[in-house]
Amino acid sequence: MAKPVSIEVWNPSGKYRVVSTKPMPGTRWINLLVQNDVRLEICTEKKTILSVEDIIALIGDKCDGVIGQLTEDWGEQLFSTLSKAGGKAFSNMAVGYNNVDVDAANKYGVAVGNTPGVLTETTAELAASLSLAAARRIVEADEFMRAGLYDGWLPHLFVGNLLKGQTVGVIGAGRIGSAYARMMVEGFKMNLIYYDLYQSTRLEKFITAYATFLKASGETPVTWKRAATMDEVLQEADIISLHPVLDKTTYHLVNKERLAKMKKEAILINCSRGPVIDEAALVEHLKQNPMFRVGLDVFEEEPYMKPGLAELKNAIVVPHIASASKWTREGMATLAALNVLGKIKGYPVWFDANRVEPFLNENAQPPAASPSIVNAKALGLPTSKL
Ligand SMILES: NC(=O)c1ccc[n+]([C@@H]2O[C@H](COP(=O)([O-])OP(=O)(O)OC[C@H]3O[C@@H](n4cnc5c(N)ncnc54)[C@H](O)[C@@H]3O)[C@@H](O)[C@H]2O)c1
Ligand SMILES: O=C(O)[C@H](O)CO
Repeated sequence: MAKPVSIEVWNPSGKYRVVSTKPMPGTRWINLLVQNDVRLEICTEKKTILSVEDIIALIGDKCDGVIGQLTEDWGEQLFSTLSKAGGKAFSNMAVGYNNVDVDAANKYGVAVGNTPGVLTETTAELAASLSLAAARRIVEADEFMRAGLYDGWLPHLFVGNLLKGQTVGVIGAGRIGSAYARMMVEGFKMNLIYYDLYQSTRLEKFITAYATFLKASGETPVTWKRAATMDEVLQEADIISLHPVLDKTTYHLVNKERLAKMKKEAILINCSRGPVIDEAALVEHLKQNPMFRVGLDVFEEEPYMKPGLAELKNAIVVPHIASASKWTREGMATLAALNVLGKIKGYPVWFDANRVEPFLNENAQPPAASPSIVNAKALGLPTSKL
């Protein structure tokens, strides 16, 4: 990073030094840190993705904690640097933390935070938006209209798919996958087939209750099925949305062979992580199957797209904006700041990282705890309900 580094400083005389590698939305996160004796330094460099060297320069000689971004490579080098500077805490401003080497963090005794829950509905809504946009060919139709090509209503113009009564498939029915499934089942009366390593009992109960309601109203009840294999989902579903974590087991989960198992007119949505799909294989599949459509929020090598993808009419692409609602992004900033603050202050870790609402209430002081530390067990950190 070119020196001098561009930094915005809050509360210069604060006892603890915390660095945020990016400006983040809202002011609550800043106020909470400042009120707790933190000198906060926010990197305001224009460069979008900071390198490891950039972040080493930001950490400097004394740093108690860092709030970082999913675009950064948090591994051995950064955790050893942070530890040497006296740092004990790092938080990603994201729920996914595949950019973080948690084993390296454990080695240096650094707590790693993430921001679950606050982005569940916002991310599921973007997946639902992409599903609808792909099913009804909204982007193509918008381009057609702006190009001045519309010269009157026609029976065949931009005919798409009706969702009602079709089957939605979810791979990874955790927080976001389940929220998306509920939206598609309740909103559009789709049937669900899902695959996850664990049973999603709450989701199943919700759909069963909704089916009972529909039946009692004289409507066709919706159905659900937990698939024994992922291939079952690929073969049966009309729309498939990917919501697993990215790890070794989910890298290229959707590859050439699996794409071939999907229906020719299926829709594939990815709001998880780019490498869950073999993107080069996807481009080939889209070329060979013009009725197959995708909605992508994430890419294998962000910020780039694989050659050919941008030219394909049957692909909708948006720049990793699934969690981009004001409330969610401000909440993510708050959770990330409180993860770092909690560790610096020696607070325990919150008892249930899925229930972070108490930290998000603007009108109340947050609990004296770190909302979500992923390596709490490995570091032997105390947990408390408070
Ligand atoms: N595009 C975005 O902006 C955006 C926003 C939020 C989250 N995400 C991504 O979404 C992911 C999921 O977030 P979440 O809050 O729902 O997490 P979660 O932990 O609640 O859900 C992940 C689910 O994936 C399942 N899973 C893990 N390995 C699997 C496998 N091999 N096959 C099938 N399922 C598997 C888990 O059992 C779990 O139920 C995050 O890790 C992140 O990478 C992306
Ligand atoms: O993992 C996450 O949280 C997203 O990718 C950004 O919101």
